[in-house]
Amino acid sequence: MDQENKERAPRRRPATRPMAAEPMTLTRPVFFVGFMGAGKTSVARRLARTCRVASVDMDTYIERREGCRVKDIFAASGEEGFRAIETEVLRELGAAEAPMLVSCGGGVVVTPENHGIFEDAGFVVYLQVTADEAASRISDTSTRPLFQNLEAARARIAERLPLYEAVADATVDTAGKSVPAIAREVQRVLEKEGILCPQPK
Ligand SMILES: Nc1ncnc2c1ncn2[C@@H]1O[C@H](COP(=O)(O)OP(=O)(O)O)[C@@H](O)[C@H]1O
Ligand SMILES: O=C(O)C1=C[C@@H](OP(=O)(O)O)[C@@H](O)[C@H](O)C1
Ligand SMILES: [Mg+2]
Repeated sequence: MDQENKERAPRRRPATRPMAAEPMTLTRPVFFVGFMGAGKTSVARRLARTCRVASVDMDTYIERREGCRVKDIFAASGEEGFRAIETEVLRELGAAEAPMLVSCGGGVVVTPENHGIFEDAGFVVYLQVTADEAASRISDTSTRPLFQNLEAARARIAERLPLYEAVADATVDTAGKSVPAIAREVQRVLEKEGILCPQPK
C-alpha cells in the first residue's frame, strides 16, 4: 500500500478511543492550516470521529472532484492550476450550509484571496510543526510535490510562517504530541470559543 493510501485508509478503532456520548454541533466552519505533516488531515478526522461532527479533507475532495491525484494536477497544470482549484473548493466548503471541520492543504495560505475566505467564513486552527518533525512523520514524499527535501522544506516553512500566523485564530504546537492529544487540545479551544457545542435537544 502506498503512503497516501496508508495515510487515508480507515484505521481499526482502538478499544480505548473515547466517543462523545452525544453528537456535537459546529456553529462555524473550522479550517485546519499548517505545514505539510503538521497533522491537519489526521487531527480533523480524529476530532470529527470523537465529537461526531462532519469533516472534509480538501485534498481528498479535490482529488474526487477532479478525478485525479494532487500530484497529477501539479504535473498537468502546475502549482498555479492547483491553487485555482483549491480556492474554488475553499469557497465552496466555507459556504456549505452545515459547518464542517475542513483540513486544508499546507499551501492554502499562499493565495491572498483565501485569507478573505477564512475571515468571512470561519475559525482557523493553525497546527505548528517544524520541517524536521514533519519530515520524520512523512515517510513517502512522492504524494506531496512541494515536499522535495529537508532543506527546501525548511526554506518553504520559513516563508509561510508569517502567513499561517496571519490567518490563525488559535495556534496549537504539535511537537512531540500524539494525534489524539492534539485533537483533545483543539476540542478544548473550540468548546471555549463556543464553536463546538452540545447539539440542542
Ligand atoms: N502528531 C503526530 N505525531 C506523529 N505522526 C503524525 C502526527 N500527526 C500526523 N502524523 C503522521 O504524519 C503523516 C502526515 O499526517 P497528515 O495528517 O496527513 O498531515 P497534513 O495533512 O498536515 O499534511 C501521517 O502519516 C500521519 O499519521
Ligand atoms: O503545502 C502545500 O503546498 C501542499 C500541501 C498538501 O497538503 P498537506 O498539507 O495535507 O500535505 C497538498 O495540498 C499539496 O501537495 C500542496
Ligand atoms: Mg493533509
